[in-house]
Amino acid sequence: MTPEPDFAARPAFLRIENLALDFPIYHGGARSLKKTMLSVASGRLGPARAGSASSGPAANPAATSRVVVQALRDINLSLGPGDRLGIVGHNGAGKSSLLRVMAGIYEPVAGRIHVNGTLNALLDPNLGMNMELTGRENIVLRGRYSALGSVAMRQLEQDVEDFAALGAFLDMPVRTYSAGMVVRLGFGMATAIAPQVLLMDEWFMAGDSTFQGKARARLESVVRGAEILVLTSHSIPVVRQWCTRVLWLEGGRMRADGPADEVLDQYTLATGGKLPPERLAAADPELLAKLAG
Ligand SMILES: Nc1ncnc2c1ncn2[C@@H]1O[C@H](COP(=O)(O)OP(=O)(O)OP(=O)(O)O)[C@@H](O)[C@H]1O
Repeated sequence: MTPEPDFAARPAFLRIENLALDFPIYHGGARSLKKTMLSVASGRLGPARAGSASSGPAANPAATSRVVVQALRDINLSLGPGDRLGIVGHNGAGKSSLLRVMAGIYEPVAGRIHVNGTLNALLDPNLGMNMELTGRENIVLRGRYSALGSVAMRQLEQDVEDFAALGAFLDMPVRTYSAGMVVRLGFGMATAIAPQVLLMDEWFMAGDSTFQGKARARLESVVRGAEILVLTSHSIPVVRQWCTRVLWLEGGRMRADGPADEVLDQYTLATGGKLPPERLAAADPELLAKLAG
């Protein structure tokens, strides 16, 4: 991996104030049926306000209707060095949207987001990969994007080459790779540069089992090196293992934000799950009684 920069002089932070995010949807749009149905069910799908700031791109003249999904509302967060935040919630709660707002991929319609420090978003190993270029050219492109000098660039190239183990394919266009090879290259590149603020989607951990073993050590090293981690996941054990603090989203709003064990216990019980024995012993009796009643 490339040498880690000296972060001490510039501690990282991530602050979000009163953030809101909308998705305008045009008739015949390409979003998935699953997400549309979830939005309708959660009451977050409504008619667009004419001329509103959230109206997005110019209306399609062929469209007969337009609605806005209120994906996130009233999000307030302040993260500093040492914070390891897990974001949990049901399908459509807003987890991925919040992660993408933090990464600067989605623009909020209200509120502010301040990030101090270098940021890397591990959302999709193929993100930003040019399929027409060779693996090696993609690595160089990534290094240039991160403004690496020539020594660091060579280290990056060697590091990804060793990790991805693509052999002669490294100098072939990525479009000729198998799906697994693309993931190896994408993962190798995305985890080669250690950021101060690391945003990670659980999908990023997916992969075949041989790859997962090798990738895990590498991922753990990047996570350990980050000052701030934000992880979205459906897996409570994964969040318990990696996170010290948890934000529970419901219908695009913050339902709870606090120490990981406490919020995960509340989330598990409220969603009909069972606590592991060690947590059952530690759980708040009042909360248990309330939920049992
Ligand atoms: N590209 C999009 N266009 C329109 N609406 C969207 C889009 N992406 C997400 N949404 C809507 O925003 C809301 C939040 O979705 P998001 O994907 O952030 O939820 P999530 O908690 O990550 O869900 P999941 O666990 O199913 O991945 C949902 O109502 C969803 O329908």
